[in-house]
This record gives sequence, structure tokens and C-alpha cells, in this order.
Amino acid sequence: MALDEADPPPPPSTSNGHRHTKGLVAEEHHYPPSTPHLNPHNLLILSHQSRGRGVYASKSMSAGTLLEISPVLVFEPEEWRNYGCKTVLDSYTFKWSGMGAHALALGLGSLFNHSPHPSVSFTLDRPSHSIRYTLVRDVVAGEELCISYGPWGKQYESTNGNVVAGESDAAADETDEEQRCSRDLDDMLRIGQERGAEGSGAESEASGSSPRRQLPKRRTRTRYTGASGSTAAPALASASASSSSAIKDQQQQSPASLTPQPPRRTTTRLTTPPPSIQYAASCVSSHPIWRLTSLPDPATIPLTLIPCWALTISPTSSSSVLPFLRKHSRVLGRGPQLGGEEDPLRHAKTLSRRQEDGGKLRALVCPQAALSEEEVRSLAERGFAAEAEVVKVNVASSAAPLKERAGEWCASWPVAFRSVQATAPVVPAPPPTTAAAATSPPQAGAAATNGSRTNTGTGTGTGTGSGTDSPTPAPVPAPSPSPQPPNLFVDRRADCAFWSPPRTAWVIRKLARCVLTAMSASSRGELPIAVHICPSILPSTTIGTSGGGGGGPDGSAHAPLTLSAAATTAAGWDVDGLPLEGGEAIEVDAADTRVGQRNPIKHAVGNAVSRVAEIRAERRAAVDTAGAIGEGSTAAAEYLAATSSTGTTRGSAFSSSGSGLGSGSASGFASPSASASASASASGSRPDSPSSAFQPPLLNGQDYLLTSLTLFTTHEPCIYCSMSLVHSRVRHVVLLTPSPRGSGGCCGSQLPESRRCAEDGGPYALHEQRGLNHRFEVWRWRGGLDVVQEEVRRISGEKVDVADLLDLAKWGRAVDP
Ligand SMILES: C[S@@+](CC[C@H](N)C(=O)[O-])C[C@H]1O[C@@H](n2cnc3c(N)ncnc32)[C@H](O)[C@@H]1O
Repeated sequence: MALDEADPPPPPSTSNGHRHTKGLVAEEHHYPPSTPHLNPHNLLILSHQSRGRGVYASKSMSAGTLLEISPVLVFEPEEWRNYGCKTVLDSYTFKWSGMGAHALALGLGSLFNHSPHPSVSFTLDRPSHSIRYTLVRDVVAGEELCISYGPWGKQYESTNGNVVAGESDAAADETDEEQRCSRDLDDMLRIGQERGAEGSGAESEASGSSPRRQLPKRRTRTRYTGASGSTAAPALASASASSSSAIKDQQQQSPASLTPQPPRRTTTRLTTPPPSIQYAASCVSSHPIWRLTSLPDPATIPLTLIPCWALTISPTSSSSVLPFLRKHSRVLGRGPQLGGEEDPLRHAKTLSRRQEDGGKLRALVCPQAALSEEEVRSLAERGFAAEAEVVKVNVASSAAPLKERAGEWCASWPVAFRSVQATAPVVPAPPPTTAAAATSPPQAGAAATNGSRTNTGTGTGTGTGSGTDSPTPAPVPAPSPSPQPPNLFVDRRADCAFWSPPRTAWVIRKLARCVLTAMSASSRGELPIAVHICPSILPSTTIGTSGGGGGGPDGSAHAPLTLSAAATTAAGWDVDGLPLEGGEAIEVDAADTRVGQRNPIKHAVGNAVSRVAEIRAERRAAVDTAGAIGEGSTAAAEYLAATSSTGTTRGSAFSSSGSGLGSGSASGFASPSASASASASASGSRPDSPSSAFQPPLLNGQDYLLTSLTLFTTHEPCIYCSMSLVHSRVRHVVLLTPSPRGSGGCCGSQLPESRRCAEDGGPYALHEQRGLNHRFEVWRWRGGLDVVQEEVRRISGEKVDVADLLDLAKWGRAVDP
């Protein structure tokens, strides 16, 4: 059924196949608030005799130019399998997830034809539901812009020597860029002429069903030089349908302005197809638990290129290159140390051999920004290679971020591959525990620092804990701090892999629990803001680096815990590393109490932190009286001792004296499973723990730390609460809804992109502030509120409209969670 304007489009389906029933808020979990879109370069859509429509350059453009950002329409796996793939869409869509979702690029994205030597690379940007198309080499006006379809495109590749779309200098043996350009122009001119002769003939051209026509005589090869002398084509500014005849008109009307030029030698070839297929296998797009970080994902980070000068030299001169570069490194803009931190080309290989150079080598000299072509030439003449020719090359501005993307990165100049794993420090593997092995986490790029420990940063998430029980109960001392490399990436595929269905269900349960606490608070006239704190199973950054196994069941980042299987189970973790229902050692539910207490700073986060301080104090008291622990409680004692020795840091100015205000009553919902947890919370330990008698904190301000704990929250914490979470060393925050007005401390995702760190990282993003001595990780649930709502119904039997419950707008504009 066709939709007319009166019919609003159906809400997009969620990643898990559910349709959103609520309005804006729910939809935001699926699509970003705004989708970027772009065609600033007036690319043309023209029809080719055999290829149908294609995308053409209307002017000369340099490598690295971002051509277009096409929003996409995603077909969920089932929809695609049952319907989409049986239609014409099958020739137009991109694999969008490993689960079978497909995406149709809107805008120009569906019109790029295939070439084995593409001029355009594309990147699937799943978070923004768009695909970005970028030039990988210089192009001239009239040239068809092609992508690679990967193996699927083989069917379009010429086996009989015929011209293929967007053919580049990889076929330089017989055709150079100039020929290609000329050919494309020919093709367009021909179509223009045919159009003129046949009126609407373009339709049959596009379908490819028209009989072959007599080709006009091939034009002589011509390059175009504008008045400035720089390479420029006749202006083809309009992207209208008449553009091909505009080209023809221009050529016919002003032949004098067209000056034949020698072939350029500046092009580079794309030897490896862009990483379309590799990343299509990722499940990132449908991933409901999303790490909020400004760090880029190496799988989607766009390739940027630095225009550089190189010299073509004879192989015998190659030994003089390095001394030459070293000698002139300053003037070449390559820093005092060639290859050192300040050298912008430190990741690039110095020499490259290209077929078209006929046995000569290319030596990379410097960024074009540093010196003019003349200066490079005269330097070379005075230096070592009078015969050297200066050529333009484009060099990726960084090392290849992933092995799979090395081809894309090295297409124009060979660069190093930066192993994500290689930059992660080696963390001595602790004797693994069952839980540790099972929770052996994907490496996070973003992350937590705890005291002197900094995060490991850039691992790939391939933790390899062995999964056997440690027979040794003694805690292993924390590895000594080692210099940490900077965080460069977040590995979203590893994150995806971590979130197995049981782990995802765990998150849903915890969020549902927050909602229940918020419901309870709301019924008391409080703001419906609530949090839940428990030990973490989330990916850690200080443990479980490649091959590093993992921490203890509570995942302490200070020191890996080593617990026997019995202790692990007693601490509330099952053999898969998942917490037993209601069995976590620390569980706190807390709601906002600012209304009831007439105190504007009684936010849920603060209340929860206070409650944890009480519990920790009680636990410490229990350890102090360990002699009183009976035979049957060895495992619990072991756990308590372990958490006590690793989980607290003393001497903070934060006071626990005000702890517990309003928080004890926060978990007032009636649910059998939840009340078991709540009772554990109230007593500060598991129900069977020996420490049932509450002991007040022995020292002021020593027990507030949330080290190793995860905080779930109905709302993104405000800036004040985010800062208190920094102070209390929380390890992870999982939030259900972003703060209204983008004013929160962790996310700010509702603000325009230009005002955010990146992606979901907010302008405040306190969890990532490098100046602070602790960083925590923030995750956002984006699997839809309806999923959480269903879990609430399952737990409590109550049907609640979660979006409506959590909508703070009803409480006034200035309310911050
Ligand atoms: C994504 S669409 C590209 C736009 C298409 N040309 C059009 O007019 O709609 C893919 C289809 O274009 C055609 N195509 C793409 N690249 C081609 C090539 N190099 N040679 C011939 N046909 C090609 C094939 O029919 C293919 O199924």
C-alpha cells in the first residue's frame, strides 16, 4: 500500500523485531535524532548504455573528499529473507548485519556502479544509519564514480578487454586515468546525443534493455585546464538531468579553453576493495547495548588522506633516501625525528614500487602542505637525485586500524597496520576463575582508570580466559602499573560479541528493576528516577586483555580476584559468569528523594552511593570479625576478604555519615525475586551471610567507593551525579534514557552532532574527561523501552507505560536526573 502524506510512516522496527509503539523517545533508540545527509559536490546521475544509471563527477575532486552521506532504510533479517531479497532491491542493498539485515542506501548511495578499480570507498555508519562515500583518488569532471561490490561485482568485470566502469590506472598497462576520463565523457556524450535524438530514450538505456547502438567516433584524449592552470573541468555545476548535454555544450562552445595536458602521474590505485563485506558481518547495527564513547570504531572510522609529494627514483638511489629525509626532516614538516611522534607520516612506508613507474621506486618525501612542488624538486636536485621526478601521492593519515582495512588504507600508499592488540599492555594473567573466564571481556577502547591504574585501551576483545577453576584461593597481587598507550579505538564488534542473549537479558532485568523502583518512588510523589547497583559482568578494560583472562566475579579492576568455584557461587555468580538471580553480593536499589526530603540534591545516584557505603562498612566489620565466621561459610568469608582487600580505597573526603537517607525504602516493589535481592541489600550481604548485624562505618568517608560495581539507571545521570560517580569510582553505568535537553553528564546525545565529542559522547561526557583521575564506562540501552516494559510486566505483573513513567518533561523543564 502506498503511503500518502496523511499517513505517517509506520514506526521503525526495533533491532529485535518489535515495533515501537511509543512516539519519539522510543524511536530515538533506533534511529539517531537526525541523520546526516550530503551531496555538496553536485554529483551527477547519468545513464550509461550498459551500466544504467551511475554517479559522475561534475568537477575535479581530490582524494579524501567526502562525497555523500546516504541515509539508509534497514530491512530486518526476516523481512529481507521473506520479501526484500525476492525483489529488485536485491541488486541495491548492502549487507547491514551478520544477522541478515540489509540496508537500502537512499540519496545517491544506491546508484554507484561497480568497478574493480573503484574511485570511491564507502563506510557503513550504523549508529547514524547512513553510509559515507569517500574518494580514494583524485578524479576529474565527467568521470564515473564507482565503488567495489566485492566478489559480487565480478560478474560486471570485463573478461574480454571491454571497458569496465570507473576503470582506473590499475589497468594502467593499457589505459591511464586520462583515457578513462575521456571514455566516460564519451559515454556520456553518446548518451546525451542519443537522448537528444530519441527523447525519453534514457529509460530504456537505464534498464539496459536497449539494443546496442552505433558508437560515435571516440574523441581525442583531452584534459582540461582552467584559467588558473590547475586541473579543472568545464563547469558542470548543475546536477540536473540535462547535465550530459551540458558537457557536450561546453565542449562545443568553448574549445579554446580546453588545453591538452600531459597525462598526470599523480593517481594512485585502489588495489584492495573497501571493507564493505567484512564489516557487513558485524552485528553492530542491531546491537541493543551501546557503549557511549567519543572514541572511534576502527571498523567504521573514515579514511582520511594527506596529499603528499613523492619522488620517482632509480632503485640505486634508494639508499640515499633515508639520509636525505633525515637531514631535511624539519623543513619537510616531518618533525625533528623522522618516524617519531611528531612526524605526520611516521606510519607510512618510505618506498613504494608501482607498476606504472617502469622499474623505478617512489620515495615518500613530505606533505604537500610543507613544501611546494618546486621546492621539493630543487631540494632533490641539490640532494641526491637530480633525475628524480616529483609526483603527488595520497597517504592515509594514520596507520590502518584493522587488518581487514589495510587494503583500503594502503590503496594509495603503503602504510603500517596498527594492531589494536599490539598496543594493549600485557597484563599478567591471573589464575582464572569460572566467572572470570566466562566474563573474559571484549576489550574496551574507552575506559576506566582506577587510581594509578589506567585503562588498557585498544584491545580487540578476544579475551581468552581458560574457564578452569583456580585451586588457589589466595588473591593475586595487582600487576604493577605499566605505561599505557593512549586509547584510540573502541571495538564495537567485540562489544557485540560480548553481549550474548543471557547477558542482554541480565541488563534488561536490571533496567526493569530500576523502572520498578521508579514506579514505587513515583507512587510516593517522588520523581520517577531510580538506580540499581550491583557487581559487574560488563567488559573490563583493566582485565581480560588479550589472553589476560579476567578478574574476579565482581571484576575488580584493582586486583583480579581469585576465588574457588565454591566462593564464586557463594558470591552470586553461576558457572557461566552470570550472576545468580538475586544472589549478588551487593545490590542496592535507590530512588530520587528530593521531593520527600525537600532537598534538591537528593538524587537517586547519591542515595545509592550512600547505601553502598553502609553496606561496605558492614562488610568490613564482618571481615574484622572473621573469627566469628563459622565452618560452613568459608566461601563467603573468602569472598568478603577478597572484596575487602581489593575493593576499597581509603582516605577520601567523601563522607558516608549521611548515608542511607531515603534509600533504604527505595526498593519497595513487590516481586518475589526482587524482594530477595532487596533483602540482601538491606542487610548488606547475601541472606545466608554471617554478617547480618549492621555495623556503622568505622571511619568517616572510607566506604563510599563503587569500585567494581555497575550502576543501572532509568535516566542519564546529571552532571552533578556523574561527577559523584567519578569520585566514587564506579566502574560502569548503564542508562535507559538520555537526559532531557541533552543536559546530562554522560551522553548529551540529543545535542547536535557538532556540539558533541563524537557519536554518543556528549559535550559533558564526564566519564571520558582525561583530566580526571578516574574514568568509567557508560552504556546505553537502545533496544527499545517496550522490551524493558515487558520485563517489568513479567516481574511485577504490572503493566506500565515506561516511556510515560520516565518522561521528566511532565515534572517541569528544569528537572535533571
Ligand atoms: C546498485 S545498482 C547501480 C545503479 C544502477 N546502475 C541503476 O541504474 O539503478 C546495481 C546495478 O547496476 C548495474 N551495474 C552496476 N555496476 C555495473 C557494471 N560495472 N557493469 C554493468 N552493470 C553494472 C547492475 O545492473 C547492478 O545490478
